Amino acid sequence: MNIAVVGTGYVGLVSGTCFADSGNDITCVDIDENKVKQLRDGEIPIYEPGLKTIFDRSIREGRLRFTTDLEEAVKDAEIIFLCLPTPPGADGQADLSAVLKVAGQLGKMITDYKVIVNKSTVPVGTADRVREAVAENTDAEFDVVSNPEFLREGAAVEDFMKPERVVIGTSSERAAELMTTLYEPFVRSGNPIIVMDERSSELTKYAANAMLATKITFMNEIANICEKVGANVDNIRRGIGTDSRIGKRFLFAGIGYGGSCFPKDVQAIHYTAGQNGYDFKILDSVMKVNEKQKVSIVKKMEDYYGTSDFSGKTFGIWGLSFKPETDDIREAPALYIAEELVERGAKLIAYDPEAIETFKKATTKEVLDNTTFVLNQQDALVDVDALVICTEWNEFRRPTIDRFQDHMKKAVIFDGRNLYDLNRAKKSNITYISVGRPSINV
Ligand SMILES: NC(=O)c1ccc[n+]([C@@H]2O[C@H](COP(=O)([O-])OP(=O)(O)OC[C@H]3O[C@@H](n4cnc5c(N)ncnc54)[C@H](O)[C@@H]3O)[C@@H](O)[C@H]2O)c1
Ligand SMILES: O=c1ccn([C@@H]2O[C@H](COP(=O)(O)OP(=O)(O)O[C@H]3O[C@H](CO)[C@@H](O)[C@H](O)[C@H]3O)[C@@H](O)[C@H]2O)c(=O)[nH]1
Repeated sequence: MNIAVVGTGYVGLVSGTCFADSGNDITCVDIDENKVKQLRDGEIPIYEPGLKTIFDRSIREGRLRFTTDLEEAVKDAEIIFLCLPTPPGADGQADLSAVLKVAGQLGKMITDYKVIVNKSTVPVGTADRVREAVAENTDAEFDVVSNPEFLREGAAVEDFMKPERVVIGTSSERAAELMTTLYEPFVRSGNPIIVMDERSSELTKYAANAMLATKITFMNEIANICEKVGANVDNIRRGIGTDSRIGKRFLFAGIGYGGSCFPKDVQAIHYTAGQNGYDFKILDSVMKVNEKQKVSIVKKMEDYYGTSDFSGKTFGIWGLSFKPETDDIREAPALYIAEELVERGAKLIAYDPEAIETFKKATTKEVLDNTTFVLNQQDALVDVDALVICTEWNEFRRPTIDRFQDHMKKAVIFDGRNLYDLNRAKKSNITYISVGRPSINV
C-alpha cells in the first residue's frame, strides 16, 4: 500500500519503518527540516533498539522516503497517518493544534478517497474535529479513523511488529477493511484486531495508560507503607503478581512514572472527565502521589544526612533517561532529582549510556553549572559521597562491588530502582537505601 506518515518522531518513525518492512511504500513527512535531512542521510535521530537495521533495509530497497512536503507525501497515499505531538496545554488538556492544522492542510490537498488515521493520542471527539477540519476544505471522499498506538519506547520495534492488539476506531466498513489489510501481517500470531467506534477507540488509549500509571502508583504507595512497617515490596510484588487477575507486569515500585506519555495522558483524561462533569478522583490521587514519588529519594537523602544542606557533597548519578533503552528524558525523574540536589548545594557527576545529550538540552542552567557528565559508569563513582540510581539500565545491575568501595568517598547507594539484592548488599559494607525495602548497613 502507499502510505503517508505525518510527524516523524518516536511513533511516526517507528510506524513508518515497520510498515515499510512489511512491503508498503512509505513517505514520512516532518516540518523539522534538520530531522528530515538527517533521516535522508541515513541517520536516526532517536535511540531505539532494532530500528536501524530495518530502517537501512527499507531505504536500500526504496520503500521508505522522507520529505518536508506534505502535498507530495499524500498525493498517492491511500492511508495518511497523523503521528503528531499532542502535548499537555493549559490545565492538562491535550493540545491538538498540530493535528488540526495538518487536518486543515489535508483538506486543501486531497482529491480522491483517503483514510486519515489519528495515531497520536487524542481526546474523545478528536476524530469528529479532524473530519470537520478536513471537510471544510474539500469535497473529496475520505474517512477519519482512530488507531491509537501502544508501543513502549525502548521496545518500540518489538511492540509495533508484534502488538498484543490493534485497535481500530471507525464506523466505515471501507476504512476498516483497508486498515485490517494493512495490519494483518503484524498479528499473524493470532492477536486480535479490535474494530470499534471512534470515541471508544480514543478513550481506550487513555484508559490503558491511566490504568498502568495507577498500577505503578498503587505499588509505590505499598512501597511507602513497607518502609513504615518494615516489609519488603519485592516480596509483596511476587506475592500478588502470581495472581493472574493482577498479573506480574508493571508492579515495580520506584521513583515514579515518567516519560512522554503517562504523565500527560493521565492529566488529559482527568481533564476530559472534569470537562464532562465527572470528578475522576483516583487519577487525581495518582498524579499527586507520583509528583511526590519522583523526589522521594531526596527526602531519604535528607533523613540519612540529617540535613537538607548538601553543600560540600558530591553525588554520582547513574541513569538520566526516564527508563532504560531510550535517550528520551521527557518527565524523567532524574531531571527533578538533579534539580532538587543542586538546589540543596550538591555537585553532581552524571552518567547515562544514551541520554546525556538530551538531558543537557532539557535541564536547568543551575544543574548544568553544577554537573560533570562522564562517559562511563565508573567515573561517576570517583570521590562521590553517594551514588543515586535513577534508571535501571542493564549495565547497572551487576557492577563489580569493589568499585564502590575503591572509588567512592563512602560506599552509600540511594537506589530508586531496587536493582540490588538485599542479602548481597548486607554482606558488603555498602550502605544501601532503596524503595519499599529495609535499608542496609545504615
Ligand atoms: N512516544 C511514545 O512512546 C508514544 C507511544 C504511543 C503514542 N504516542 C503518541 O503519539 C503522538 C506522537 O508522539 P511522539 O513521541 O512520536 O512525538 P515526537 O515529539 O517524538 O514527534 C512528533 C513529530 O511531529 C513533527 N511535527 C510537528 N508538527 C508537525 C506538522 N505540522 N507537520 C509535520 N510534522 C510535524 C515534529 O517535528 C516531530 O518530529 C503523541 O500524541 C503521543 O502521545 C507516543
Ligand atoms: O513496573 C513499572 C513499569 C514502569 N514504570 C515506569 O513507568 C514509566 C513508563 O514506562 P513504560 O510504560 O515502559 O514506557 P513508555 O514508553 O512511556 O510506554 C507507555 O506509554 C506509551 C505512550 O502512550 C504507550 O504506548 C505504552 O503502551 C505505555 O507502556 C517509566 O517511567 C517507568 O520507569 C515503573 O515505575 N514501574
